[in-house]
Amino acid sequence: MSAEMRRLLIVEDDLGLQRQLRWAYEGYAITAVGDRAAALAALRAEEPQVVTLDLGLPPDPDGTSEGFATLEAMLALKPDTKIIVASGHGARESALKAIAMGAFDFYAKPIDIDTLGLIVARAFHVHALEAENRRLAARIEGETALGGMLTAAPEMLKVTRTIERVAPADVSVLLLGASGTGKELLARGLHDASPRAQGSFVAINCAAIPETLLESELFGHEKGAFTGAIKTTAGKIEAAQGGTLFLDEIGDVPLPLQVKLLRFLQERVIERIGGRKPIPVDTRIVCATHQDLDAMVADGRFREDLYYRLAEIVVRIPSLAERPGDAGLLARHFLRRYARQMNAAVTGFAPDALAAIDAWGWPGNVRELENRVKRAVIMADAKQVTAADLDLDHGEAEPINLKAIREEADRRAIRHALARAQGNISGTARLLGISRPTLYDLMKAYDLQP
Ligand SMILES: Nc1ncnc2c1ncn2[C@@H]1O[C@H](COP(=O)(O)OP(=O)(O)OP(=O)(O)O)[C@@H](O)[C@H]1O
Repeated sequence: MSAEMRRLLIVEDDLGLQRQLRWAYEGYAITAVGDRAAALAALRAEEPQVVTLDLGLPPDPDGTSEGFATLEAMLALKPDTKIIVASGHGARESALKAIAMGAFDFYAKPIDIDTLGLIVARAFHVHALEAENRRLAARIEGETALGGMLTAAPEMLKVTRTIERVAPADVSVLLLGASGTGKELLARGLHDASPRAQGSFVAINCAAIPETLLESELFGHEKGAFTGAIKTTAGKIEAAQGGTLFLDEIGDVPLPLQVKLLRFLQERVIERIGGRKPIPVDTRIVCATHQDLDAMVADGRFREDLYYRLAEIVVRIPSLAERPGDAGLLARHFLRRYARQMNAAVTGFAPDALAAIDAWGWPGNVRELENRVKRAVIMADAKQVTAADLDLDHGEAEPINLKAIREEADRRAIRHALARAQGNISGTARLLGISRPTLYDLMKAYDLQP
């Protein structure tokens, strides 16, 4: 709890005791009040993590009714507050009642300062643990999606939700995105979320295999089918029987092989090279490419009929630069991972590194980020990884000017709304959720015409 100030609220109507308690603690920001109204006001204003509450408050200083009412109101206002109640001697019953109502603990009067100090310290500790738990739970929910994919960007969360939705249906999926954006990770996530999860996930990068070998890789070959075919070998398609076949860089498959792939997709049987008997294969196809397949279809480099077989669902994956905030998030994740594996002395990023990570355009996307962080963790000779360790220390980071960014966003939204409302000012204001005068002011400021 070092980052957050520890705030303690003392609710006690006996001013002498109040003063005594004030001086009993060290390291807390203390507020002391004497009645219910002041206690609730302090709870709202200060948000103390821990409260000590005397049950005997005015107008019922000798009973407990006002104390219980205060306890109830405080818990209703901020249920995570740790409230420790003081019960007069012999008042075990009221102490138990307070606990049943949600108090954290109780102490008996007359006060033993040391004992109370321990109870208060423990209450802060428990509060901090609970807060940390909530924070972690929220993080896990918000940031990891679909098979270990890490993201907090709405653009990417939309992609993972789409994939989760199409996973159960046996449709072919085409993933479009630049290199290193996580296409294979998503394909694997799709497989894991599909009814074929028990089958195997077989990936093949069509660009990484020479054209002459690609056919044999995909379809397999019989012994003696060509020079060097010393034994019968099953291809990747067969290996994906009952599972998912991920064809990465599908745009790199040469035309003659596209014909063979199409035939497989139509008939769901393959023939190994040099083989004569058709082998039925039941597999789901997921493909990916960084190329513009539409353009390739248009100029005849990719078969249109194959495209429609492969692209029953098309999912576009945003580049890392299009997911604001994700670069920093992923960088911290990779730093933790590689520090654990390779250089435990490294504990985090220096401020200049974080600024550089945010400003860099990441042409190689997540793969580039992972590689830079990995190398930096190995190279770093201090506890903190610097921009220089990441090899990102050239030039000034582009300044972030919130005003300019907001203006640009305002202009864009107003132009869109004007177009949709066909220049009608009332309609435009309604679409934007602002008043007509506000819209006029903005249009004047930005020099926009209806
Ligand atoms: N959102 C993410 N969270 C965690 N790790 C990620 C994420 N995106 C990508 N990665 C990791 O980055 C690396 C590259 O991802 P992947 O291989 O899936 O990209 P790709 O788009 O298939 O790349 P290519 O087209 O170059 O094959 C992998 O190590 C992957 O685990």
